[in-house]
Amino acid sequence: MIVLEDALTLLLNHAPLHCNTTRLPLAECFGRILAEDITSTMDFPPFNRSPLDGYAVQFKDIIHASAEHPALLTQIESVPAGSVPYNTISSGQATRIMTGAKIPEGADAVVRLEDTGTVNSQIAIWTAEKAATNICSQGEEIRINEKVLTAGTLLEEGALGLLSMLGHANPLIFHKPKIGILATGSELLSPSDPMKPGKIRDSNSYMLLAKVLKAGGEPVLLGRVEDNLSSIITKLSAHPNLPLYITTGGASVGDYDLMEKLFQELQVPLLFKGVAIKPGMPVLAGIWKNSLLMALSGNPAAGSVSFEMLITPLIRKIAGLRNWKHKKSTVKLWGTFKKTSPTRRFVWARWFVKQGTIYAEPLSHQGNGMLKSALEANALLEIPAHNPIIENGTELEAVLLQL
Ligand SMILES: Nc1nc2c(c(=O)[nH]1)N[C@H]1C(S)=C(S)[C@@H](COP(=O)(O)OP(=O)(O)OC[C@H]3O[C@@H](n4cnc5c(N)ncnc54)[C@H](O)[C@@H]3O)O[C@H]1N2
Ligand code: MOO
Repeated sequence: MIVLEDALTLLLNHAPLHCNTTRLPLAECFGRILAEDITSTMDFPPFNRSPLDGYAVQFKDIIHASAEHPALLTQIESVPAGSVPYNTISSGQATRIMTGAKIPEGADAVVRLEDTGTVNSQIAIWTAEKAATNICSQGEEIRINEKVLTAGTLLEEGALGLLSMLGHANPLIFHKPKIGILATGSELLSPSDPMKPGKIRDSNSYMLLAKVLKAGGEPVLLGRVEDNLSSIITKLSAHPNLPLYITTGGASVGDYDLMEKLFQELQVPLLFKGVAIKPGMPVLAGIWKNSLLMALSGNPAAGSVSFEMLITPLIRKIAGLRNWKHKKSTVKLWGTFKKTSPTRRFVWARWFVKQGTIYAEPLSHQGNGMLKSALEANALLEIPAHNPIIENGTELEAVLLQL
């Protein structure tokens, strides 16, 4: 039996390298992973611009302006956003300017429209307050040659906006790694099959499909197969060269638990067999040709814990994500945890914030064959091995699940 962290290290060390890359139109890039560093080829803003509607002026002309003694200026031009000013401002002049428009040469201040008026066809400036700072300077957000985005970034709204702003209409992104999922077990029916005595419907295939998608992979459902070695090999071989194959079921010690025999038959050298966690202890992993082959428990909650702790970070890494590690937090236990165990345990829980403190409450229905608690959970709460009864408010570590 191997320690969880060592198992993950072994998997990461043997993980197939990043996927190939391709260029995609920006509109199709949400949720994808950037495969190139983005360095700006321009300043942003690209020119000094006005942050408000008003008048561009010379500050020295308005410095003493007040409601009683307004500065009176002559308007020489009006500049909407998207146009450029043609005239340089001299002393005594003002250019009407809209938000986002380029500041004319010669101006060093902008007075907002609300602080101005008209007196005898002249522009009256009532105050100089803030006028000198009402200019967005060229390059104040981004400088030319500045690295703005790094390969491995998950493309969400901020990144898509930046890419668009900097003119990257077709950024380079990683292909999603294809992950094979095979449910083994002679008891398994498809979700559309009518129930039969002794049978259950396969829930693992679709649960793992969702987990693969969340981790940034592309699930390839290899189907369901009875507990028969040659049938299992046929199903796996039908989709060659996937970077990772995951099976569920048959990972324990029963008469029909075939996974160890499968690894022998395929001559797959084992990276490890069994991980020291509860649930999710039965996991076999090995290298099959150039792929990783992993056999998880058939028990839905057990397979799910193994997946979260080992396979989610693995897929995120293969998919090219820079921040592939779990998000963890120290939380306070909400309630009392009475179940003791010689093995390190992960418990489905919900975290929440109350008066500035993060708490996590273990959910009911924690059985390793049960799915209900996994449905509601947003965290896996870690209970150390050989734990005593854990009192309300005790600090524990939790893995925060991706939502
Ligand atoms: N004598 C022992 N028996 C068991 C041990 C043990 O140490 N000694 N470990 C138990 C633990 S812990 C676990 S976890 C399970 C692991 O079993 P397997 O990985 O071999 O999984 P199966 O036996 O094939 O299935 C377990 C359970 O899950 C149901 N199942 C299977 N596939 C699916 C699916 N695709 N969708 C929904 N449910 C599925 C299956 O019907 C079984 O009820 O072993 C314990 N036994
Ligand atoms: O090891 Mo089993 O996976 O406890 O549930």
